Amino acid sequence: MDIVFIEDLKVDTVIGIYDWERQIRQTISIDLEMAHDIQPAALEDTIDKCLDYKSVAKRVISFVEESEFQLVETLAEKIAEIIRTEFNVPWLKLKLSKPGAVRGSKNVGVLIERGAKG
Ligand SMILES: Nc1nc2c(c(=O)[nH]1)N=C([C@H](O)[C@@H](O)CO)CN2
Repeated sequence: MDIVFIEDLKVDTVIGIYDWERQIRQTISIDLEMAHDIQPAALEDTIDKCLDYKSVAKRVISFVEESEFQLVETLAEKIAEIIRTEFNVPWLKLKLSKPGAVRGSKNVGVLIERGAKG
């Protein structure tokens, strides 16, 4: 199966377990790999057969901007579920990074895989 990907999608949101984190918006970053057969789109050279990464990104941005979860785990699971159901993606890998959350580290977060490549 081929992959359509989105790298380093930055979105501002309310996320975190501490009181001070509930008062501010923080920037998270999302890397996405989504299984999709690209040959039909390539053969016809039409967006109609594509897994449209712009549509996926817009949906993810809109959801994350509105969300107010405590854990990166919860946010990652919700995003994965939306992409799999609304865009008919059989398998995805999603990395959700919360840069600067731990002093001395560049990034922390979660990396999940959901579904089967088929
Ligand atoms: N596995 C996780 N650990 C931690 C999380 C999290 O969402 N998942 N969150 C925090 C705090 O919100 C932290 O990001 C603030 O610096 C701590 N550990």
